[in-house]
Parts: sequence; C-alpha cells; structure tokens
Amino acid sequence: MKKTENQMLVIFGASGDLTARKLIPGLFNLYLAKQLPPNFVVLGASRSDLTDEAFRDRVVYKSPYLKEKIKKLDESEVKGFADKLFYMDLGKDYDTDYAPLRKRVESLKADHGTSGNIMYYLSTPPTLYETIAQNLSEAGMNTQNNGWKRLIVEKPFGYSLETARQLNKGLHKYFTEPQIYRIDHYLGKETVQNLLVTRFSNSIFEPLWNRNYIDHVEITNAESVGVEKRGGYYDKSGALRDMFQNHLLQIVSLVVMEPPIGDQPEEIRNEKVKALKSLRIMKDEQTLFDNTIRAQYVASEINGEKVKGYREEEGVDPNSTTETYAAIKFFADNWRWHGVPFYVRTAKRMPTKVTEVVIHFKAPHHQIFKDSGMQSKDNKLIIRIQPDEGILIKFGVKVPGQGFKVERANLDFYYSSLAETYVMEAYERLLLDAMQGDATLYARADEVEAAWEFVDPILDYWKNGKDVRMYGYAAGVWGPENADNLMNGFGFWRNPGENLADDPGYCVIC
Ligand SMILES: NC(=O)C1=CN([C@@H]2O[C@H](COP(=O)(O)OP(=O)(O)OC[C@H]3O[C@@H](n4cnc5c(N)ncnc54)[C@H](OP(=O)(O)O)[C@@H]3O)[C@@H](O)[C@H]2O)C=CC1
Ligand SMILES: O=C1O[C@H](COP(=O)(O)O)[C@@H](O)[C@H](O)[C@H]1O
Repeated sequence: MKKTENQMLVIFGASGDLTARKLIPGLFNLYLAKQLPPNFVVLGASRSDLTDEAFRDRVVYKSPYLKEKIKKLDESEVKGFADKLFYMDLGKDYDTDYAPLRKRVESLKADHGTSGNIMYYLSTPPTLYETIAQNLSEAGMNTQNNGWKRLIVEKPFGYSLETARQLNKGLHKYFTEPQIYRIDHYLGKETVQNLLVTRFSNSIFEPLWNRNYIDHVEITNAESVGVEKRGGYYDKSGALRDMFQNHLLQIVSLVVMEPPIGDQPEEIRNEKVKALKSLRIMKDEQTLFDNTIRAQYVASEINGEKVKGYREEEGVDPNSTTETYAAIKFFADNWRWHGVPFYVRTAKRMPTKVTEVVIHFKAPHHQIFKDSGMQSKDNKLIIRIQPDEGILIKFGVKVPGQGFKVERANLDFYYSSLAETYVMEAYERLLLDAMQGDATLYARADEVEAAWEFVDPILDYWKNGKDVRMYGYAAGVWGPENADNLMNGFGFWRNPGENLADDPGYCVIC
C-alpha cells in the first residue's frame, strides 16, 4: 500500500456545491476507512463570511449529503473528522494578497504537525484558476523546499483549444506540470480503470482488440436528469464540452491506446496522448454534417409527470442553441484501428442513467450456421461503467435439440458479486491518489489539449456551419431518431433496456 504523508488540503471555493457534495464526503469516507494521514487538516477558503464552526455545520453536521451516514455513526467519529476542518474568509476577492492565508496555513501546520506538504484544490469558477495560482506564488506558497506543493484543478479545463492552452500556460508560470493534477472524475470510477485491466491483464481480449476482429465501437453516456440547477453554467457549455471533451474522450483513449510498458503514470499517460492524437480531426463541413448530430430535449411527460424542455429550464436562454444531446462518429487513424468507426453519444433527459462501452465484434468470416438463426455481428463485449458496474459478453450457443439453431447467451459479471469489496467513490479515490502523488488518473496538459484539438472543429461547425441542425427529442426518449443515420450500415444504437420502436420520434427545431 502506498504511503500518505502528513499534509494539509487548502480548498479554494470551499463554500460551494462541489466541496459540500463531493470533496468533504470523499474525505469523510477516507477518514472512516483510516486512509487519511495521522496529521491532516483541511482549510476551506472562499469569500463567504464563515467561522470554522459554521463551515463544519455546513459541510458536515448539517450537510444533506452526509445526513444518512452520520445517523449511523458515533458522535465522536463525526467530531473526529469535523475537527480537522477549518475555514478562512479570503475577503471580498480571490485576487488579493495571500499573506494572511499563508499565516493561517503556517499556524495550522504548527498546531497540527501537518508538515510543509500542501495540496491546493481549485474549486472556484475557472476564471479564477490562474489568479489563485499567481497569488499563491506571490506569497511564496508554491515553493517546494519545505515539503511538496500540489495543485488540483477542477473541470472545465478550458472552453476551447485556445483557452485550454492559455490556462496551461498560465498555470505553468507558477506550478510545474508534475505539480498539477487535472481532475476528471470519470477516471476515478472503478469500471473506467477496469478498462485497462480487462484489456491488458487477460490474454483473451487483447489479441482480438483491433481492426481484424472489431466491427465498430459504441459508447453511450445517458443521464435521466436534465440540467437541474446548473442551467446557467450548462447553457454556456453544452453536452460536447460538459461530457464529451473530457469524460468520454478519456474513455475513448483507454479503448484506443496501445499497451503501456508498465503501470507508471507517465507510461500510461503517454499512450493515452498518442491515442487522442490519432483521432481523425473532422475538417470540412460535409464530414462534420455527416458525422455529428446535436439535439435539445423538449417538454414532455415522464411517468405521467410534466417535464420542462431545455429552453424552459432556469438559467437557460429561451432561444438557446446549446445541445443537450451529442452523437459523434469518428475514426482513429492508426495501425490498430484503421477503418473501425467509433460512435459516441452523450445526453441529458434520456430514459435512464447508463454509461457503457460496447465492443461489437465482426461476424465469423464463414457463416456455417447462417440458416439456423445466428445473427451476424452478434458477439459483443459490453463494459458497464455505471450503473450495475460489470462486464457482459454476448455470444452464440446452440439451442438444445436437433439441428444447429443458435441463440444468443450472456456471460455476465457484476462488481457487486465481489462480496466484501469496498468500491471507492470517484472523488474519494482521486483525492487519495493525489495525496499520495499518483497522477495516473489525472489528465496531463498535452492530453487535455489533444482532446480539445479534436473537439474544436465540431464546436466551430455547430456555431458557424451552414447546414447545421438542432434536433429536438422529447424528454425521456433516446434522443433524435435520425441519430441512427450516423450508424449507416451498422444498425441502431444499443439502447440498454429499451425498445427503439417506442421512441416517439424527432423534429427539427432550428
Ligand atoms: N458542482 C459540481 O458537481 C461540479 C463542479 N465542477 C467544477 O468545480 C468548480 C466548483 O464548482 P461548484 O462548487 O459547483 O461551484 P459554485 O458555483 O458553487 O462555486 C464555488 C465557490 O466559488 C465562489 N464563487 C462563485 N462565483 C464566484 C465569482 N464569480 N467570483 C468569485 N468567486 C466565486 C463561491 O464562494 P464564495 O462566494 O464564498 O467565494 C462558491 O462557493 C467549478 O469549476 C465547476 O465547474 C466540476 C464537476 C462537477
Ligand atoms: O461532469 C459532469 O458529470 C455529471 C455526470 O457524472 P456521473 O458521475 O453522474 O455520470 C454530469 O451530470 C454533469 O453535467 C457534468 O458536468
């Protein structure tokens, strides 16, 4: 087991949603699992006027996210954790002299023996990331001569290739690349990491993992919720920026990458960057028209309840052209994947919440049982990222009786069947990794830029292209019907648990 050294975590934007919803619950779990180092404190910093006690109330004692957990625990256990939390009001601005912050850090370090190791977590609006890094540097808080200093940076990492480059450049003025941990919470999901293990620790999959045996790859990320209370943020982002550029291209990179030499962070990240760089960039309007589809959910009823359309959501422009659905077909231009199409879609207000990777294998080259019911392209490897985390293999078996009638059967593995196994939440795992200095599951600067390089032309086309459509889909269905056109020749999207024929269809709304 790796060692977690004594340290302090300073969270900027500590009065915000992410801190209460993900960071503190993640740390609480680590505390309960005895994974925090003996000398550890959290210093929350934001502009809100809070005392240490008020901060503890907000993120622990009165937190809706910890309510159920706390009920089952001893008071002293909860107090043991809450007493590690402190708060500092930064004044009215994050762009200020950090000398008082430094003083507070020094005093906490002296009182709690946390050593000079400090993790800074940027959980503010992204416009403040560089400012905070600069102010830390000006206060001498980024120097590593008395302990390491690391910087965790939340998404979104840029709004485009240009802004991502600017941000990388800005942060690199004050922190070196090895000090920077760009978080992508999908990489903290056990099943996303399992993609590496499935591929590279079995001898049965990797020999087939190429253009000779794989027909196409399909990745679905569906959410049943709409934009919830984040309409203001989402309307400036959209599905492509919010999910595809980061989480889904991270999954793609793990599917596409070549075997790394070993399991060291740079060995794995080097291969992921190569994979992302191999994605064929769509340059002309026709290619972009043929291979990309965007759509918005429109008002509907789900289980008898009226559901708002995207343009009626709070914080969303009533004439918004921001997509809540994106489906993209693309190729990886390299030896392994030549000619194999990748179909990736992400959307809100789908019938269910599911994320899965489907590897569709080619049909056997000589179909001996073709008259007996064996469908071509029937072999599938389905990696269920969430929910029901696991792996499903679909294969043909003989129907008992005379002749050779073939039916499809399932070999199904569920993570939940591994009794006694504690599966960490994504943020919990990623926080622990960063605390231990392991950047394997964090995105490197060149990785993020390579992803933007692929996404930028699509965003540009959707904004400025001539024949761009924005389709509508009724909230609660599997997106616009014409998304199947992307699949030309490859059938339909796999809609887990649903029958496409129930889809009431689509309309062009602009
Ligand atoms: N919430 C989530 O589920 C997710 C969030 N993220 C990212 O994490 C970061 C934090 O998210 P979240 O906590 O939801 O954000 P919030 O909007 O809740 O903001 C976090 C804190 O930043 C400060 N802040 C907000 N607006 C401003 C402003 N204009 N100027 C200065 N300070 C401001 C506020 O603290 P105060 O006013 O006290 O200074 C606020 O508490 C963002 O970059 C977001 O994109 C990423 C994935 C998921
Ligand atoms: O980063 C984000 O992810 C969530 C979905 O995360 P999941 O772990 O629940 O799959 C998404 O709702 C949100 O819009 C996006 O910003």
